[in-house]
Amino acid sequence: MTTLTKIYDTSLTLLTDLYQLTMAHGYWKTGRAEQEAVFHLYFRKNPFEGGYTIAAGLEYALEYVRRFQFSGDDISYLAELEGNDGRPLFSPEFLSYLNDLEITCDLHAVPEGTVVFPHEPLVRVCGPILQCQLLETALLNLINYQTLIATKSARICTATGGDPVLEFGLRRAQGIDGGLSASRAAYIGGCAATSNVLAGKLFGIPVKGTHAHSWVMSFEDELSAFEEYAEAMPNNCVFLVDTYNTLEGVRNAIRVGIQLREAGHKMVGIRLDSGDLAYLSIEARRLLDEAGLTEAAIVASNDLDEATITSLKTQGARIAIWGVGTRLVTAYDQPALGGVYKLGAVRNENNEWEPKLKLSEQAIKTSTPGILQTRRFLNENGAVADMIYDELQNPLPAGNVLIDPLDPTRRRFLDESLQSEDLLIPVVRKGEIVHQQESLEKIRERAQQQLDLFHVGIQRHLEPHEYPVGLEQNLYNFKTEQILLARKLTQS
Ligand SMILES: Nc1ncnc2c1ncn2[C@@H]1O[C@H](COP(=O)(O)OP(=O)(O)OP(=O)(O)O)[C@@H](O)[C@H]1O
Ligand SMILES: O=P(O)(O)OC[C@H]1O[C@H](OP(=O)(O)OP(=O)(O)O)[C@H](O)[C@@H]1O
Ligand SMILES: O=C(O)c1cccnc1
Ligand SMILES: [Mg+2]
Repeated sequence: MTTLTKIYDTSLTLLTDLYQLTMAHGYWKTGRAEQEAVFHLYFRKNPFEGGYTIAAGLEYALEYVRRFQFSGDDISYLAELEGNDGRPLFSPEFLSYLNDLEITCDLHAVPEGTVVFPHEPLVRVCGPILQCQLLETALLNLINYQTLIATKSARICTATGGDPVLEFGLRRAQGIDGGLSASRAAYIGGCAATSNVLAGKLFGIPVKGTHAHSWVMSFEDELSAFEEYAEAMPNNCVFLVDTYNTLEGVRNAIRVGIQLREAGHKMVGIRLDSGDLAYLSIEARRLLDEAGLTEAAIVASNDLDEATITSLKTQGARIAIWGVGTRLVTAYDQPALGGVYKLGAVRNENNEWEPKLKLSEQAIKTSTPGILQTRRFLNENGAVADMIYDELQNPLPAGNVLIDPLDPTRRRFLDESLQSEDLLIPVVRKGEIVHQQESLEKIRERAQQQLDLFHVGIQRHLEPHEYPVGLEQNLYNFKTEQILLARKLTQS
């Protein structure tokens, strides 16, 4: 059983914006419901001022497509909706059409864990325009958030330099699904475990945890609290040492650590949750080592993110395990990925594909027309550049030059000896899922392997290296022509 079904047994088909349904009504009424169209889901800027993005959420999206079907309840609800004149918003004939509607679209997508860049399609939907439109909102909802959190997680894991990161975010997450999908995406991005037990059960993510201040506060003194905890959980002791005086707390933990060792157990470590984490971890490490508890790990938490972790690392903090909650699962410094879903082409009455373009005053917001694919070029050291091309352009793709759509003087020539691969792969054919469900473990490994393909500069947090992504020459020329044409039309 896949994820959405495990969590929601209700129909999710209405997880959409009303305007998708009113447009659907319009397409149906004007006889255009079956007109074939292509949409691309992409974002325009890497989140967190970063140099890359990790795609995630596809499994949810595919399951949404698989389950797509208006239930009797859904139809009854829609039948109750009224327009501004108090009459039914949707006609009974249209509702009967929806009742029988089955998704027959083709979807292409980049596998979860793939490193992607602005303007590259993460998903491409091709099929009757009414259906494509009905999928828009849910696809964006399911992919934007997990992609954002997988990326945040990867940034945090890069900052720890390979030390394990425990995701502690559930209490601060955006509701139930925010918590669950954050845990899933954080694991994809590289977190080692979560404190979220339901996420552990549903997704097979390792679960880990320590104890809270309340445990210590509920006893007369800290030493008794640690002793009682050790008595109850001798195989899971990470003592939170900062309830009163942190270094005194470390000494109490050491006393219990020695008792545990004498009883044939091992204290796993201590946790610091306030104060100067650099100073305190260095002092705590010294005390633990002097007591011979060299294997006891120091866990730190308290509003950590990639910036504080990087700073703590440069200060020589002796933290081995990082607990990160709020700033990870809320993507604190950028709470949304601006993924969009834009029409690329429609089939006209002559059965020919007609590329479509959305103009904008801001060049970055002008969409790219066509049926788009991304080709990644690689040499023996890894990825060198990505080319966005239009599968309608002939030859396919032409030439060996990449053109930056925002600055056409920025071009890159691609050596003929480079290898290449196309990022979008078929995942749904005529409404049937053809993508084998992948284990979270495999997706997580892919994210790591993918990051290793790129110049490490893309992982830099400050002014990251800009990986070259450009348009194929024919596509660039075509897009420019279309923009000029549209501008002339809009001026007349
Ligand atoms: N040495 C350090 N360098 C940089 N940032 C640090 C360092 N030590 C702690 N921090 C971060 O500074 C912030 C300290 O938070 P805050 O000012 O609320 O103090 P606190 O230690 O949590 O105090 P309280 O006792 O009230 O919990 C946290 O985000 C923490 O991760
Ligand atoms: O700081 P985060 O990255 O969100 O990690 C999770 C936090 O949750 C817990 O305490 P909580 O925040 O509930 O209480 P506290 O602030 O008093 O420690 C824990 O002690 C961490 O501090
Ligand atoms: O296990 C922990 O230490 C934990 C869990 C959730 C939030 N903060 C800490
Ligand atoms: Mg806190």
